[in-house]
Amino acid sequence: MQHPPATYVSTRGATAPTDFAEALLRGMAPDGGLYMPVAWPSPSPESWAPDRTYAGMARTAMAPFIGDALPDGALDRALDRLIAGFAPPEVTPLRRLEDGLYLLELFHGPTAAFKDLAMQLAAALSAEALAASGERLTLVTATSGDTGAAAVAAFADQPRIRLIVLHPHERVSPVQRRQMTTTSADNVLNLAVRGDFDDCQRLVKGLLADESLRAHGRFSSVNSINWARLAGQIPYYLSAVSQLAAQGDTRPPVFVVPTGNFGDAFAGIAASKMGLPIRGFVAAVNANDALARAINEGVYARRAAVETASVSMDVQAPSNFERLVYEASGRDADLTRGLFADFAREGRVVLPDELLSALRAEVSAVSVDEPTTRDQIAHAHATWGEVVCPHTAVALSAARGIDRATNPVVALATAHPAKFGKDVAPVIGFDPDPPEVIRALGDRPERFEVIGADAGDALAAVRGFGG
Ligand SMILES: N[C@@H](CCOP(=O)(O)O)C(=O)O
Repeated sequence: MQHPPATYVSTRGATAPTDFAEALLRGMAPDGGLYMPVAWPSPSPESWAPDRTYAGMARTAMAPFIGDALPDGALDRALDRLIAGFAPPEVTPLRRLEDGLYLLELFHGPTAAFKDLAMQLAAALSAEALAASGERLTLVTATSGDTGAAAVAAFADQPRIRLIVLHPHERVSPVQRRQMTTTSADNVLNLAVRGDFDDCQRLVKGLLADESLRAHGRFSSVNSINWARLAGQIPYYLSAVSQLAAQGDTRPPVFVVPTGNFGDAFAGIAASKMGLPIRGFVAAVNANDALARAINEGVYARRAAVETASVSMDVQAPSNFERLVYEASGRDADLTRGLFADFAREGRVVLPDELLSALRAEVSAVSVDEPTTRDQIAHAHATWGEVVCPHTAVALSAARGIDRATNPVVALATAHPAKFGKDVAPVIGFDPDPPEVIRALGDRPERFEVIGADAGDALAAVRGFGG
């Protein structure tokens, strides 16, 4: 079925409206903002029906965002590829832990983290868009561990595409690093940046804005700054609501989302804007609490990221906070542009009262410290027999603090614990059993280049890779 066109605008209001293919292949809007759909699609209530397959639900969620921008059948082909990489029939199984408390397992894909769900789709949809236009694409992507691994798995050896991944040097887990650096694909370059994730994301945004690179073809990103990447995370919220209903609970759930760059939580908010019955969202962060301070204290302020066991969430300038501000302000591009320009300049902005109330209506936020995270890993094992990763433990800790009398609570289990054995094993007394996708890494040699957290270093490395 062909859909009507879908149009995208920038959160900063100074970019011409465009379609899905252009938003996908640009990643970030030319005015420095993030693409947003001009309106939220509202699928009919019947299309949320609980007996649907993951592919069916993903089609419902994503087709209106793609509109007529890709060749016929592109989304179906992308979904076939996605489903083939996941073993469980539900793709993202929902497990009941105790009365009113559920875990949504998102780690059954090729790199054992939730990023696979959107990354596999982004890779297939990019291939469709490039085949249609005949262009080549360089992707530059920042990672605190899981995004980079999923991107390498999805884009390795893909024709017309080069992938450059920037990870913070010695600040990702050994498994995450090896998932990126043991690839033998010639179209992948791994850069280990002497800095933190926020440095990597800053360098990526700088590269995307560098017009001199465009002479070498298109540049985009598969971070969740790219709308297509973020949209691929919407379907599992449908899947969770559908599985809850199948387990006899039709009450709108509260989702607790382990949060770094805020893409996953914003995907949930998008599902709710599209009419999925959801009670609310809690963003659970670790000691890197810029988002929680913004929501709870009304001041969005940058601090250097500290190292935690939940490394993928060591983010202090979550990119998708910009989308939240845009949406909560009633899509006020002037306010959004001013606020993020001030933040870039000063590293600190006080959120206006009206905006703050609107932000709080969308999401609440909780920061969980390291001892509590360890206690939660122990509790999950002792009480439910579940071995959970530190990110999932952060979410579970926040989830257990929520009253479940009127609404069920679903915590997102974002990664397999074996990716973080160093932090999980000392708490539970044994190494989590790795799935085959991790076992298969074996002792293959690693390839990566160490660079400074400097725009000149990043540009030189990209040029050296042929860009
Ligand atoms: N947690 C991420 C950080 C990047 O987030 P994304 O939403 O932009 O992909 C990681 O594991 O790299």
